[in-house]
Amino acid sequence: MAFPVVGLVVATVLLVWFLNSRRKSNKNKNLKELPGPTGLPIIGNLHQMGKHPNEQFCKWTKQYGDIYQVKIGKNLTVVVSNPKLCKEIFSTDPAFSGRPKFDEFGIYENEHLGIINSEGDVWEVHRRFLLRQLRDFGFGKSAMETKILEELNEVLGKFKAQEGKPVTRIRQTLRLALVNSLWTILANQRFNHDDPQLLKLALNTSDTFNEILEGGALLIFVPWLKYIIPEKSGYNAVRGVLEENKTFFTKVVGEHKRDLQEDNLRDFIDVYLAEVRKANDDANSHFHGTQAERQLVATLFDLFFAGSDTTATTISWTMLLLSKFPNAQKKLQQEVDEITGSSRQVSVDDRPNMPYMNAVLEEILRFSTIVPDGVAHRSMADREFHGYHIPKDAIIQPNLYYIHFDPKIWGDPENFRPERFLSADGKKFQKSENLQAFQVGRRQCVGETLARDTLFLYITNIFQQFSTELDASSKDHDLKVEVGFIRAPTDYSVIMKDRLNK
Ligand code: HEM
Repeated sequence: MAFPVVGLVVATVLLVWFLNSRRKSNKNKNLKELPGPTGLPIIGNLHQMGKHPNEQFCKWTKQYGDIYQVKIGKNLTVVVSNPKLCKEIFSTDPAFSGRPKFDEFGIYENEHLGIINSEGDVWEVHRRFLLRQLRDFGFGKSAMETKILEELNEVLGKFKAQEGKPVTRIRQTLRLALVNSLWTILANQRFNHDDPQLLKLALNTSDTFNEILEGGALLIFVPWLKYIIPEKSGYNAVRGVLEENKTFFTKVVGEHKRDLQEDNLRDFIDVYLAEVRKANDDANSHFHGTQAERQLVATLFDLFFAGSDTTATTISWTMLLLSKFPNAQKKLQQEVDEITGSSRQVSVDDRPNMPYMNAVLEEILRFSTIVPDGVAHRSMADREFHGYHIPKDAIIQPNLYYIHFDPKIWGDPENFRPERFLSADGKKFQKSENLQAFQVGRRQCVGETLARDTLFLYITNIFQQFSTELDASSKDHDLKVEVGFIRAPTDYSVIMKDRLNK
């Protein structure tokens, strides 16, 4: 008797769910519904995602086309796998520039502060302010170049000390150096590379996030797991590192507040706090009071992490790829030697004269695609896009990996071939709109200029000074990756030979 009753209840629930989802998706009768795989009640297509969601997204692109929808837990996600459509959706309509509200992952739980997680006026005002200040304190300035070179020279010294022996853990070494050059702009402070505080902040946080996301990001899509299995779902680990970060950044902001001198603004934190002082009597200002200070803490966290692991992983890819493809390494060294000889280090001013290096950098950004699923946006209103209905709160996710490896665009995407970014005679660098490593449009990476300058300086100066080859233990590295939020190469080691002081 029990079985038919349970069956009836289940059937009724399914029917209600089905009718409800039809009703919701057909809210606007004139618009088409995006194609996509049929999911199950409650979990949607979550069970089909596996450990590496991007692989499944790519399979669905082949099946359903350049834009389709999929339901991941409670989230309707629109996946866009075409560069022109990405440009259009992220550039034109401001409604598509929101961020999904992943409450558990903010430095202040359930709040959406900082740059990466905020939206609307708060985001616009702070993004504009950040861009202006970073330009004044760093981007495109020789002071910034000096700071980058200082850290880089420490890294080169470490490589030199290991000359002839296998150099391992390259990504970690780079992460520490890159956190430091950022931290001097933000807080006018520098850590020793073996400072335990730095190691804890720089390495633990990214590693924890990557581990959670490598596990299929279940906590993002089924957040109520935190109440049932807080340990296993990764909730405790995520909140643990976020709380540590919050404590550290809050302490640094407190110290800056104590020492603030408005006629001697030392760094980004000082400039921000001076703005907060100015807004003291203006309760309507986005820089008013303690809420603005919390916004500052969240922004520092965003920059610390968005800025260091991304750049470090890209350089780590470079050292692997140029060791694996020695012809490209030799061509790059020839170009560097022609421009600078061995008498001076390469400077950002040399960039326009180095077409091959520019092509190498674009090809590395394409081939590594360190953020394969991009950073998702949220539709802040019901919208039409190419005749399709995109409901409010839909997540818009660019499939950068598919875009960067689409044979229709690149011909031979699996080959590492910097020449694809050169003119036919090989003399001129040619940019491509199909390369979207920093995404495009209203929320495009604010650190792109800094990242490109840093990558240029690291890659050219490392290969000016050293030749690298894969160590015997890594000879057969097949470019396998660890997939978390960041797509990094699996561990490898290289042998470095000093070219300048043989
Ligand atoms: C190779 C290096 C880097 C890559 C590939 C990269 C990639 C990205 C991508 C794909 C986005 C998402 C854009 C969007 O949502 O439309 C993004 C956003 C962002 N990036 Fe980067 N990034 C890099 C370096 C940096 C650096 C050095 C910084 C900081 C100094 C930085 C700070 C940010 C911030 C704050 C955002 C959020 C922008 C917003 O929401 O308005 N990134 N980045």
